[in-house]
Formats: sequence, C-alpha cells, structure tokens
Amino acid sequence: MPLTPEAAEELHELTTRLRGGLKQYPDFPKPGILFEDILPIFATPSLHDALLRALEIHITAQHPPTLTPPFAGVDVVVGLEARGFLFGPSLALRLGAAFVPVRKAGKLPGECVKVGYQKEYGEDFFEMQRGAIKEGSRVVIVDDIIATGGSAEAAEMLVTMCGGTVVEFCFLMELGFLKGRSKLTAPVYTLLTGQE
Ligand SMILES: O=P(O)(O)OC[C@H]1O[C@H](OP(=O)(O)OP(=O)(O)O)[C@H](O)[C@@H]1O
Ligand SMILES: Nc1ncnc2[nH]cnc12
Repeated sequence: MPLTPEAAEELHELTTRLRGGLKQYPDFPKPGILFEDILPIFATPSLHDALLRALEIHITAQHPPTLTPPFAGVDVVVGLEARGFLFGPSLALRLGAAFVPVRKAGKLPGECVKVGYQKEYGEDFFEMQRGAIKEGSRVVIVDDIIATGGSAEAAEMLVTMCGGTVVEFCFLMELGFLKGRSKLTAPVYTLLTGQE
C-alpha cells in the first residue's frame, strides 16, 4: 500500500535526521573497508526513536494486517547478530510481532539450523533455533547494513528452512556498490544508501 503524503513527509524528515547520526571510519576492521558506524544513533534518544518510527511507518504501510485471511501483517521480526539486535526487538514490539534472533554459531541452545556465509570483511556461520518460527509465519528480516548481502542471504535460508516466508528485508543502510540485494529473493527496503 502506498504511503499517505503525511507519512511520506514524516519518513523523509526521519531519514534526513538519521543520515546525520552515522559516522564513518576508514580502514576498519580491515584496510580498504570504509566502516559505517551506526552506534551514534543509539546514543541519541531522538535518533533511536526516529529509526524505529521510520521502519514502523514503512512496514505497517507495506504489510497492513487484515481482518480476513491471509491476515497479512508481520508475524515475526528476525534480527541478525549483533547490530540487528539493537532495534529488532523494539521494532517487533511496535508491530505486535514476535522477535527471533539469528546468532553466530555456537551461541544458541537446543536444535538449530545452520548456514555458512561470506560478508564484506570475512566469513562466518549463522544459526537459528529450529522451533523459533512457526510454519507459514510472515517474517521481516532486519539488520543495520546490507553490504555484500551474504549475511542477509544466509538469514533468508534459515527462515525458509524453518518453514517461514520472508516478506521483506529492512535495513538502515545499503552499500549500493556491492549490489547485495541481488542475492536476495524477498523485496529489500533500506532507509539510506551510502558509498555510491
Ligand atoms: O552484507 P554483508 O557483507 O554480509 O555485511 C553485512 C553484515 O556485516 C555486519 O555484521 P558483522 O558480521 O560485522 O557483525 P556484528 O554486527 O556482530 O558486528 C553488519 O551488521 C551486517 O550484519
Ligand atoms: N562497511 C561496513 N560498515 C559497517 N558494517 C558493515 N558490514 C559489512 N560492511 C560494513
């Protein structure tokens, strides 16, 4: 569903403010990487709120709950360790959805599904608890940044392995030159683009 003009204006104002909350660090964590630090946003309550509000505006317009089947809406917000944990749970609460974490390997108890992946500056393994998502759940995957898309692609695989459907990916920022969205099956929404 398209945004109302009022919501579009509010979203524009929020994203403009959010851009001012990012800080860049050259050659971190490796030479040649320009690191986008999102932590200043969480050090400023008004920016922290702006991030949650911006994603809430987008997601509620894009996935409105309906009173009749298929009921649409969002059942689960999946956040990726670690920075997806900073706003995923609060966003889930605003949407009336569950929050489920995707963690780096070896951190979650019980039966887990596991996928290996490559990211902009290394490689890793992600896990999710097998029973965390009910069959047929509508899932939004959130993270701070999509760079190569390796992390997000691995998370989409885990959700699918658990029987969920990824209805959208939402990121604070996309590093457009790495074309990470091309790895993903579900639609991708980002509040900001960077390093064009
Ligand atoms: O699109 P990609 O190339 O996969 O890169 C994006 C991922 O890299 C960063 O996480 P990182 O693995 O550094 O973990 P952290 O949040 O624990 O620092 C970032 O938070 C994303 O999850
Ligand atoms: N350039 C970057 N800055 C911050 N987080 C990242 N994750 C992957 N690439 C990144």
